[in-house]
Amino acid sequence: MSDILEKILATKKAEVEAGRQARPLAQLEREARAAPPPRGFERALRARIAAGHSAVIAEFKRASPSRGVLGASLDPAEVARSYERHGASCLSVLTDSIYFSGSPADLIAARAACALPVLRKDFVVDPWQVHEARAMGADCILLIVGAVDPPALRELERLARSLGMDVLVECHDGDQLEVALGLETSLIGVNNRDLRTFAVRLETTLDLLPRIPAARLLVTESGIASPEHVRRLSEAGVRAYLVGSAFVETGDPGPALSRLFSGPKGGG
Ligand SMILES: O=C(O)c1ccccc1NCC(=O)[C@H](O)[C@H](O)COP(=O)(O)O
Repeated sequence: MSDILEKILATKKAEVEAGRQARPLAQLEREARAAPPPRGFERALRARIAAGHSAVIAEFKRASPSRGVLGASLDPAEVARSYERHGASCLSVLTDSIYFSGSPADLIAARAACALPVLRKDFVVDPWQVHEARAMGADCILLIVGAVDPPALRELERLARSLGMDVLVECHDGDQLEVALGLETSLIGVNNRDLRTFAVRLETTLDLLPRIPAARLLVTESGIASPEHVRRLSEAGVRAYLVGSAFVETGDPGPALSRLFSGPKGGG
């Protein structure tokens, strides 16, 4: 079995060591203080849901380990504006370069082009990356339970919140969900994709949904590609969605968002 997650995490640790040399923490802290204030990621999701709609976190994703090239020449600013026009509540931007062909520059350009809060989608394993996320203007970071042990997750979460960012904690099974619920954040991501095998099952969300307390907000992630998928998840009570490939692979991501979420609880 190919274990891409292990490979990605090893790459991240090396990148952090190199990053620390190039941009010491004191410099990053200064940059983070000068960054535009956080926009309220969770607040935007909850406002859309309170208005009776699904909340969509629309992802800017040029490529991925499971799908290869999806939209290498997409312009992050244009896509961000289009997502905003077509009803996205928030953006997610991949900032990993080696495996996803993304970059911090993509996040900076996307955020500057719209008023939506932005998730830094990356593999955060070290406090240095949390400061880096805020320095590039991120409003929320992703923490993956399968990537970091629980004490380190708590430390990374505390740091992110102290910098004013929200945290989306991602799990993939019942044991990981217990760890996720041990954090303070309300935003519980359930990734339908097994990051070790790439298998995608929407049942991952449907199985874990009843175990998530009402005060928390489940965000279903990955593999949502048809109105039928949205209908199944919505009927089960899912209100927040993170979608990337199904939008960017069309070459015109904003209208693809409208088409996917055009049902009664659609995001638009
Ligand atoms: O997308 C991948 O192939 C992938 C492989 C290994 C680790 C993470 C990966 N994706 C990150 C994500 O969680 C997705 O980009 C996100 O949930 C959107 O998924 P999709 O709508 O299926 O593009």
